[in-house]
Amino acid sequence: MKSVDAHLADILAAVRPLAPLELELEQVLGATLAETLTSPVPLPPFDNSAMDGYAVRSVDISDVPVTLPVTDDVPAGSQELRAVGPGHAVRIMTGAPMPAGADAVVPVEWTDGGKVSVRIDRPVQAGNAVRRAGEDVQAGEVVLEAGTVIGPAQLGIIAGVGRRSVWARPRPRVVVISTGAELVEPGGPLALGQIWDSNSYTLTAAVREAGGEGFRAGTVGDDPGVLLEQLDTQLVRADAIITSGGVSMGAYEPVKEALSPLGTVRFEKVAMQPGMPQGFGVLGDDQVPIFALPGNPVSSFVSFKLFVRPALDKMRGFNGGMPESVTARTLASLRSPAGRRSFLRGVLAPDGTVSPVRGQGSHQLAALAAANALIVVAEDVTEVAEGASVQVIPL
Ligand SMILES: Nc1nc2c(c(=O)[nH]1)N[C@H]1C(S)=C(S)[C@@H](COP(=O)(O)OP(=O)(O)OC[C@H]3O[C@@H](n4cnc5c(N)ncnc54)[C@H](O)[C@@H]3O)O[C@H]1N2
Ligand code: MOO
Repeated sequence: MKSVDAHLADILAAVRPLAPLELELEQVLGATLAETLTSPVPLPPFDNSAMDGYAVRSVDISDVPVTLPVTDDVPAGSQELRAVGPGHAVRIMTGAPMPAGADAVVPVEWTDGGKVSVRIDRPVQAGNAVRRAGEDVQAGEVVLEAGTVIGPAQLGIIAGVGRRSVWARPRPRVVVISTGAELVEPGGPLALGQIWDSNSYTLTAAVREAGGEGFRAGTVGDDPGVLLEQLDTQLVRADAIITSGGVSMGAYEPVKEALSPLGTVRFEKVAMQPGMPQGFGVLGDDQVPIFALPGNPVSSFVSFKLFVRPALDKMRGFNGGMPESVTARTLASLRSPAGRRSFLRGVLAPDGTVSPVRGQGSHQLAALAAANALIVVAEDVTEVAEGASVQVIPL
């Protein structure tokens, strides 16, 4: 059987980072920045008030209370500024440019709020409540490095330095197709022998969580021809495709039957539990990677974590590798088949202990949903004693 590491290495060798595109602000959330972003201007671009109040010369209010004539009103966005003369005050709003002459702002709460003249009750130091031009960013300064994942705050600084678009690797578009004649859309009635399709929902959500754009293409039955048609339709919008089911040894294995003759997708047994039957390859002129995952719900989920997620990381411009693991102490003894790496479902506690959940079958979706970690047991280990140290992949 092929090792887990060899299978991952084959996948990573076949997958390329997506080419950067010029993405508009509306499209760039979750993308990976592919340029070094600098600010063309200082931010803030001009000295401005941090508070609603009065711009003054601080020397004029060293003895309080003092009443000063109010000579102007400066809302944010104001472009016509008159200087503040000695012994005068200007009413100013948060974000409005500081008028020449003034060196401090007195918050309105420390005054009588007058419009024609103002009584100021507390003195302030020069610079009080003034935000200086360039104190956030100098003109020409780097605000985001290439390789940064663009979240809401990063999107904010892109817009904040005046850019409409940036060069970025887009989120990989991943189409998810589940196969199986027994599958019924959740919400519909079940006849004998049928189950509700859960894998396509889990896998599409896992794609999104991994920074991709997941598209659920729905289910196809057991007909390889129908699957090929569906793949043909979906390939145009896919950077990768995931199928679930139809890859083991049964009489109706549509994924294996449809893809094996193409010669670009290999079906292999990987030395792991769950997730032994795996298909991987590329499709079409654009060599779109396809992950043919096993149908058992826990198997497809674990396969996603081990193989698809690292591939998506690489497509986004990062080093794709095995998921990070931590060391924990198992509160129960563990069993694992010889020659296969096990990924047992467990609950990792804040005190560094881990307990396997009850129900370790590959079909036991509820047990998976109760877990927050995968306990890894190496290929050459068949039993782990209670209290032993184990490696755990947090979910
Ligand atoms: N004779 C053998 N039988 C099996 C082997 C084997 O080596 N020899 N391998 C077993 C292992 S391990 C796995 S894993 C499964 C993989 O089977 P397939 O990938 O062909 O998947 P299916 O047969 O279509 O389904 C398996 C199981 O999962 C349920 N399923 C499928 N799709 C969904 C879905 N979208 N949502 C929820 N549940 C789904 C399906 O009903 C089956 O119960 O093969 C073993 N057999
Ligand atoms: O290897 Mo299968 O994925 O256990 O049920």
